[in-house]
Amino acid sequence: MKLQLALDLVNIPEAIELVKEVESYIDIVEIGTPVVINEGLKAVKEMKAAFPNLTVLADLKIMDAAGYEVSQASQAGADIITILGTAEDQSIKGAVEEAKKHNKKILVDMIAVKDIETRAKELDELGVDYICVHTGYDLQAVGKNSFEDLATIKSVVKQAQTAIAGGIKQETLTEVIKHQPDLIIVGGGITSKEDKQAVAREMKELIQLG
Ligand SMILES: O=C([C@H](O)CO)[C@H](O)[C@H](O)COP(=O)(O)O
Repeated sequence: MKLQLALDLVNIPEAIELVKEVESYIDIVEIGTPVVINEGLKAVKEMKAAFPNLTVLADLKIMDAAGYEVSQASQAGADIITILGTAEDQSIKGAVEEAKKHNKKILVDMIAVKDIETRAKELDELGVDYICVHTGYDLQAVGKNSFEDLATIKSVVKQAQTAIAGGIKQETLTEVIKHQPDLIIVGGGITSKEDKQAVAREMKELIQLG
């Protein structure tokens, strides 16, 4: 199980400072959608330049023009690029094909997918690298989480790695670990804390205990 730090509510210098604090405890750093909207793919480029050995995920949440957007993010230095599970199969195929050309990976975000089981099976067959269940900020605000959805995708996915995102905190990490996803994505659970390094370290230790 790997730990991904999601950076959503920061600018580029703040993102780089934050990663300096927790670099030893994370496997992947995510340039979150709000950061890409505010700063563009420059944020991915600068993060990769600052931490060449760290895997960088660009959370583009692609919906269309997938091949083109994956190619742009790849050229900016992203190692993993996200596309939405609700995108057309043609877009998913375009993303997978383009990512392969650049030796990059595709993570599918299942946010707002209604039939998680059926779509996860289809996406797995389309050859994506990760399938990620995700409770976005707007549903976190009304008390939802993705633990059941994680169990669902774990039961049907054969080839892709599984991931979970959305409101995961130290207090809920043990529940997440029980389901053994390949990737655990944490944003505010680390970034909103006073001592980010201590929280990241404790989360990493729990994950390693598995
Ligand atoms: O993808 C995300 C969200 O849609 C905003 O872009 C977050 O990165 C993801 O939810 C993880 O962040 P937390 O929910 O704060 O853990």
